Amino acid sequence: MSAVCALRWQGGALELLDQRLLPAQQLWLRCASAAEVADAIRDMVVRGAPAIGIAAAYGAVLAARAAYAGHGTGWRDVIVADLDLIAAARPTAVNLAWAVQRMAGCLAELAGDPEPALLAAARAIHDQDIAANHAMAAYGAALIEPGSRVLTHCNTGALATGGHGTALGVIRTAHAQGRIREVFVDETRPWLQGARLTAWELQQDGIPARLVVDGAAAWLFARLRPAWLIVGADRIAANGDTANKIGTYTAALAARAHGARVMVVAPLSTFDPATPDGSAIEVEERPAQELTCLAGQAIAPAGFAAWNPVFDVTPADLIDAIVCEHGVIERPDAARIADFLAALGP
Ligand SMILES: CSC[C@H]1O[C@H](OP(=O)(O)O)[C@H](O)[C@@H]1O
Repeated sequence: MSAVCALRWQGGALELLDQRLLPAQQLWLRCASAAEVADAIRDMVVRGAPAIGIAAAYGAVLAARAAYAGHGTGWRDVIVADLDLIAAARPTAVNLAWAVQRMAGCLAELAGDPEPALLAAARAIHDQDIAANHAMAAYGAALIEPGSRVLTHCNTGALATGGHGTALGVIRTAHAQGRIREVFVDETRPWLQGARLTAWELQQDGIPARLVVDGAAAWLFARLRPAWLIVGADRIAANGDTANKIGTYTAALAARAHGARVMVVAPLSTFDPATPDGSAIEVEERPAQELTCLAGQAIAPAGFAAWNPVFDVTPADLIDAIVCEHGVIERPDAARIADFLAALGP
């Protein structure tokens, strides 16, 4: 398992590795309130669908501590505003709302000081995510022929989860099994999760990899023929349409055009059966300057307009396999996903 971690509960507060500064600096940011956790998620100090869900769970612990300290037995009425603040920090990754709802579901049966029980619930979410990542890694690695080249997009590693990673967890495990000849990492403009975070994680693990620009995807599949595009997800609709980092759809089109396969790797907490298809997924748009500036330098004329959606939606018919902690859904569609989820039981 990677030594890298995105977050930790330390000294009664949530500490986050500030991913805005990686790989140049490793700086931990301490969050001691729900508002600080919400700000950290919104400002992408911590990012990655599972990681922001886990951060939200610890944020709920901080919210409960403040509510109980300030309002005694009336704390349940007060905590709701803080939980809503955390849930509203980013709209696309369903894991955020899922984690807040999971923590809110614990409140009713708590008596006295809620913190110990809620901290146990948050730790359970954290531990379950790590366990899920290792299970997904085994299922996903088994799909990869030995000696394969693969392309991955954005960052889906230990920095985006509780540990090991989703898509990058598959790559880690597949490499350990001798199945990966080389990983191609695309830079993932504009926030550069690939160049700054995934490249750093792969270098830490000594996994052979090369960086490519986002626009190289089609040429990469044409010339060097990676067998798989392996990506994470922020929200998987009932029919398998998948919201993920902007550029995923483009890479999936390129993969399909050249006979490569597309693997989406995500825990069950990323599935959203209540959303029928991709057209109903809210795609986060971030400030123009995140696109027109790079490392504090303008890369477009001052005041130039930009459209900066930070996710896109890949139609299910471009996805060959969705890998979760309970197994693989081949050629996902609404019926296959419904049957898979039904077989898991409540
Ligand atoms: C396993 S991380 C899932 C997902 O989250 C990332 O988005 P962001 O960096 O904006 O939080 C990216 O879409 C990953 O694929």
